[in-house]
Amino acid sequence: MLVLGLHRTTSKLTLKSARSRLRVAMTDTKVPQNILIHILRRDLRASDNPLLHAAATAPDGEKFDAHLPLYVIDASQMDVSGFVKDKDTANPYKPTRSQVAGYPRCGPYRAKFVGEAVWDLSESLKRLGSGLFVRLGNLPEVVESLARGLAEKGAKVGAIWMTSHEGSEEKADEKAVASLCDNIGAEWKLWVDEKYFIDDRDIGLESINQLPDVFTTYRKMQEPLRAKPRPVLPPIEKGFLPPLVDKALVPEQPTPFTIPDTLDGLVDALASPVKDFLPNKPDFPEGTQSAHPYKGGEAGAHERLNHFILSGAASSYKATRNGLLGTEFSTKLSAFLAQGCITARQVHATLDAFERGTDARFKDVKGFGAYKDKEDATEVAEGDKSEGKAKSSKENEGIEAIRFELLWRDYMRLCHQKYRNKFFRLSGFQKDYKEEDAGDGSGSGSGSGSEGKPPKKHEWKSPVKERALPDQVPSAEGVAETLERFKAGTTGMGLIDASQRELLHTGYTSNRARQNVASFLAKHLKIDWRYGAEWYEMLLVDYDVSSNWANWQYVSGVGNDPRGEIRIFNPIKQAFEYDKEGSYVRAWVPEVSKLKKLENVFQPCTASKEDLMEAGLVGNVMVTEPVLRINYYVDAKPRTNKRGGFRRGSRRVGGGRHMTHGHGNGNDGKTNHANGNGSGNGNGNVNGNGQTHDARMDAPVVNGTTRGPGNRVAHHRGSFVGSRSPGGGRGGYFNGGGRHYNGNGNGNGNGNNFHNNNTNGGGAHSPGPNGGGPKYRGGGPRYPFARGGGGGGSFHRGGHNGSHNRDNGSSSGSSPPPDGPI
Ligand SMILES: Cc1cc2nc3c(=O)[nH]c(=O)nc-3n(C[C@H](O)[C@H](O)[C@H](O)COP(=O)(O)OP(=O)(O)OC[C@H]3O[C@@H](n4cnc5c(N)ncnc54)[C@H](O)[C@@H]3O)c2cc1C
Repeated sequence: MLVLGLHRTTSKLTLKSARSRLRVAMTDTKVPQNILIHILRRDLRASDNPLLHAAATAPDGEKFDAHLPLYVIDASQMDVSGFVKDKDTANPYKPTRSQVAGYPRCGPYRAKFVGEAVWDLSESLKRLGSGLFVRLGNLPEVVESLARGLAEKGAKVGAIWMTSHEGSEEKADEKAVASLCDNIGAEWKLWVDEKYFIDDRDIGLESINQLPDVFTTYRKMQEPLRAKPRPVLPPIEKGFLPPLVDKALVPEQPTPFTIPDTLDGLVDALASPVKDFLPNKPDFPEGTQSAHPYKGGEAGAHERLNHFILSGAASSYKATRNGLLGTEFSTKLSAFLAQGCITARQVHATLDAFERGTDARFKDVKGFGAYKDKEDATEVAEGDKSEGKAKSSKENEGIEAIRFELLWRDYMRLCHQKYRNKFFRLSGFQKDYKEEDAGDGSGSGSGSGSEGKPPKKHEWKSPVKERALPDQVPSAEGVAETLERFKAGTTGMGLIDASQRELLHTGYTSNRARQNVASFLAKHLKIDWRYGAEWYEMLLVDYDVSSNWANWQYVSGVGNDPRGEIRIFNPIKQAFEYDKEGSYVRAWVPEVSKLKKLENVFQPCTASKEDLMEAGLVGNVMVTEPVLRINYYVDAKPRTNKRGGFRRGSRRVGGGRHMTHGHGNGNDGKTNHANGNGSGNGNGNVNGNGQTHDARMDAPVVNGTTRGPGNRVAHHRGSFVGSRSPGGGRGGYFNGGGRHYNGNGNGNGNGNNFHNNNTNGGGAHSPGPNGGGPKYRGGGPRYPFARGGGGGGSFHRGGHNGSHNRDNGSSSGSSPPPDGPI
């Protein structure tokens, strides 16, 4: 901003002289006197773009006499050294680095995608008889120098328009351009960002402070979702945009930079400086395919969307969205949406046209035309009951689920609007924790602990000495080493490593994998979660400031997850659930592909010496020094190697149809961070403490994750909150007293009870009352992974079984092997 301030002063002077020159030039009628500069940022599309639409449809007398669509490659967010013409000349811009970890802010995947999207927009605008100017630098400075250059040639800027975007830097740019407009006497207009599902003007909040902190509350305010998006704007016809400003009037890109005039040149200049972001990056595994092979741009976005419907994948999305491998399990629209290549309401409109049968392109796809508005459906039903067409008013489940996710995206952005820079704080956007607040009943969300206490103060490990905790184990150096392993995908935790390597190689990884990775870093390793968020910021092709930071906060327990700290993803259990054949981990971590047993693939340190030898893994760091070891039971047998030294827990299924795994961790009595886990399953919808809240549809199963006791005096802390889903209750939460030691046990219960079940856990003997309601069977098809809990966490240090649950539900108690060093 300092630079900008200086610039503004200079520009005022320059503009004065430019104005006097302008008076002379006024006689030349060819020089435009009412130019619209239209700054495009993350709205890289020609269709459904309100600014272009307004410019194209203005009544004749109000039309701008020239148009200057502008994209600025922002030197504060991207490495622009690739644009330096003469390689002996220095890049005047400092390298762009993230604040906490110092990673490049935009890595090669997004850089390439953005280059492609900019190119595509330029082509679209040309087709409309216009074009796009691409410049590089600091946005307000670039705009100012263009305005100055135009003025020097006798042209006048009549207005500058841009779309409002979230992010403090984006806001600062908006402010700076607004004040530039004041200086040059141009109209300033900041437009609502219309690439979201529900338009900001339709959400029904008087102020953003009224935004509920729980997504479900917000969703309910907005339902029915399909009725909410505004219609897409009509397409712009060729020749309707104001004429493109004459290139000769527009200042060139100042040295030492040149903007390439080919797509390959542009992509190369953007991506090549950041391609070596990790020394010794593992090789791309032979035969593995990227789940995100898409090119940026509006054309690609619509192609992808149409394909997703035509292949039938949109209709089955609800069942597949937790997939890990391949292109078809989810829409892969995120990167297009992030750059504004497509709007969420365009996505909605296309899906809606398929559902209603109004777009013949989809006529051969099952479900085409199956949706009717209620009134139409009733009419049809009355006229033709035999064909059961009344049912046709039902929404397509897959498409309903896509709408739901698009609303999440809206919500994350609104949270950003509400909490602004708290998004980037270690403590998140929750209320700051103060010791004296304990017990004041102001806990965040309904599920973050019983008795309304605020969440426990997070203690984050840091790789930086100055920021490390006084008693941090391991030391800052140790944490730094762990982070390197985390980044390279060599932690020894198969699902995490596969996801991290997929990200390294492609810039994409699925939502399910992201949740596990974030939870692993924040909740298992307890490392400052911002290192993960910044790593994602650099590498994700679909990085979006609101979605990324809000999701990281959510999963790390400092954001708006009502279950906050207690939601912990067990990456082994999750791998068993979502990578049933181990194909995902084998695809991205080829070293483990020769291991036969799944539990070994998911955690190679559990393999026998013979198997390790056969797989060529002896001495591999993932085996010799896994950053964490999680003991896990399959078929009632502990899946760990003998070194763990724990006795078996048992698994008894409490009726949950999908119950397959119990698991348990324990403590060897040596480390402070050992765990006692127990989990089990039962049936039912169980809600502890009478609190009901919606877990996300994709809420992870976090049964029995336990942090072991530091002392024996266990006290109930959390009780638990059950999922409201009919598929089963969630486990109880139990805190084992010691500062570092919690024991979790899952509550039990059959049926649709909302009973207070918080006495279970940790050697619990009392399952929740039986309910057995027919309506709420465990693991129902809708929420197949929701569970009624049954296990009790272990509170024993070393060598004992953890829990002994009786009756319904199961137990897998634990005895305590080391949970390994971090
Ligand atoms: C730790 C973490 C970081 C994330 N960072 C980003 C990010 O930087 N950019 C980003 O777009 N998404 C982010 N997500 C959300 C989600 O993982 C991706 O949107 C999704 O995986 C993209 O694939 P898709 O387009 O096939 O999604 P689909 O499953 O097909 O979903 C459809 C669309 O809904 C939206 N969406 C889905 N899930 C979410 C969600 N949890 N939050 C917000 N929007 C969602 C996306 O726009 C997505 O394209 C993050 C999630 C986690 C857990």
